[in-house]
Amino acid sequence: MTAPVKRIVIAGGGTAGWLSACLLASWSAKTGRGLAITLIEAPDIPTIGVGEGTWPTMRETLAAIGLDEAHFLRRCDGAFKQGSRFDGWTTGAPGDSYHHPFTPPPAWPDPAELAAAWAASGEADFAAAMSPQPALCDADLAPRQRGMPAYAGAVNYAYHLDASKLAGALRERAVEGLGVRHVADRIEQVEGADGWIEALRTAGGGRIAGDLFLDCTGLRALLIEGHCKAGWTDLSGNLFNDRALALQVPVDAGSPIASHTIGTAHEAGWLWDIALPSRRGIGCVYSSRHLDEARARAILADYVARAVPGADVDAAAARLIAFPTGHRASFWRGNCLAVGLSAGFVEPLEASAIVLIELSIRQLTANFPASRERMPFLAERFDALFTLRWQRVVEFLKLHYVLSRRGEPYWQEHRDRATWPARLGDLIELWRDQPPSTSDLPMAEEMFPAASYQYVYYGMGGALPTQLPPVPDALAAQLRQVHQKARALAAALPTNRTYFDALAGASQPDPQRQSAA
Ligand SMILES: Cc1cc2nc3c(=O)[nH]c(=O)nc-3n(C[C@H](O)[C@H](O)[C@H](O)COP(=O)(O)OP(=O)(O)OC[C@H]3O[C@@H](n4cnc5c(N)ncnc54)[C@H](O)[C@@H]3O)c2cc1C
Repeated sequence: MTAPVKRIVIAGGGTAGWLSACLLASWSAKTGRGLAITLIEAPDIPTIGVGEGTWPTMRETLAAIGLDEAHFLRRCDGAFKQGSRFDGWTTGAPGDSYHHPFTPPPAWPDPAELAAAWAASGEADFAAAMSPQPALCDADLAPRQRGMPAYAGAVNYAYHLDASKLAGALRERAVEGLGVRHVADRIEQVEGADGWIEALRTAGGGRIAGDLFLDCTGLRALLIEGHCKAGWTDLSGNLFNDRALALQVPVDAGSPIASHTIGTAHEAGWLWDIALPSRRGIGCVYSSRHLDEARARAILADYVARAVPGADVDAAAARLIAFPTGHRASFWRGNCLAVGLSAGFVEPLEASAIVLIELSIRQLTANFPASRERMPFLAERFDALFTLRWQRVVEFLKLHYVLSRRGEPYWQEHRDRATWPARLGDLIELWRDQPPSTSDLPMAEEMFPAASYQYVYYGMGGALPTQLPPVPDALAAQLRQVHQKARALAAALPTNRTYFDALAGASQPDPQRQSAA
């Protein structure tokens, strides 16, 4: 019988490394797998230090690894995210804005009737007609009351957080609560042949052998590329942005906390604005082919001056991050799986990176190799699934650009069909006859649901089908209830500021760092 896979070695201790460690260790404890997990992290190589918006999946993830939600929010300077608001993407004119909320439209089998009901509703904004969440976001309200059970919401939600604090919180949980061994040392050499890995050698003289290796070394991709030569699929022809300037702006006590990410388009990219209780994380994403760094800094400074009046921030101090656009041609080679930035990266427009870490570990645990012999088959399956997922991410992000009517050269180039993923052009033509639907997204493992496509497509003025069916009375009634529900929720939910001020003052020291789970 071949040796079972027991020794997991994780290279890298950013969000990808520590999240993977926590998820694998809790899964091992739950299933009695008896995995021995070691994480090696170079103390002198910093993490990327950004990545502040998650998906709602993070609630399930944090619950699974046994982190108490209130502790997590305090420890990570966290806040709630209920979706995104996109400003200036369609025309750039004043008032050009739409929401992509996490709460989907009313469940209704025929999307054409849904589109017809919106057209008949008289509501200009598709998202506001379909979900109470844009109204809650506009009023800076929390998605839950403090008395509700942890991780439960009145509406669907995710988190905004401080990325470096998240890695710290996960490290504490992994090491103190889940038995993960932490080695603070730099990996200098990879031992193995033919793309397989036997052990990692560190600067401090350590040799850490393993059965399965996770490459979480970020953009360096030390194992998957440096040793396994997995190759690269370049996507910069679809998505042009390759730089980000990131800074943090302290906010006054008592100031409102937005619970959506604000993405504001500019002449050659966009700005993110993420509100935490103590600060805003603001960044300018741009294409270096279309904009030079000095102009990007000026755009960022101008935004900060408008968004946080009186902020004493020098935009020149913003940190410049260069990033590639694409993913590994193969995510799993031999006994090495790439997770996080080592697997790939595209601009953070819909915050799709951390969720891909969660999904990678879910796929790994659902198909865990019993032995090395099983790995080639499972690797092939993993590669096929994640290649599809990356394709879908690119298609969905590109949708945000191709519908724009902005006139700058960057936006015009995005409208050139030669830069579109092949399937997207066909879909946009199809959506003149029928709305975006699950038929366009038939796989069980899709990244974005049809609702997300509807929010973005109609939010940016995408054409309704020329022939719309009659609106069923029951659906019209459901849409009327959306507004009633928004009013009822608005009356019952606290503002984010009230929620987080109360949470900060609630109990010192923290009541219970880990849940009973
Ligand atoms: C501008 C920007 C904005 C982003 N915004 C979002 C967002 O809103 N939402 C989202 O989901 N994602 C976002 N991301 C992506 C997100 O930041 C990453 O997916 C996430 O932080 C995971 O990074 P990582 O752990 O793979 O890499 P890193 O954070 O770079 O960590 C790499 C680790 O590897 C270690 N390491 C490297 N070399 C060695 C070595 N030789 N020996 C030992 N250890 C080594 C380092 O010490 C470090 O611990 C954003 C990314 C960028 C660039």
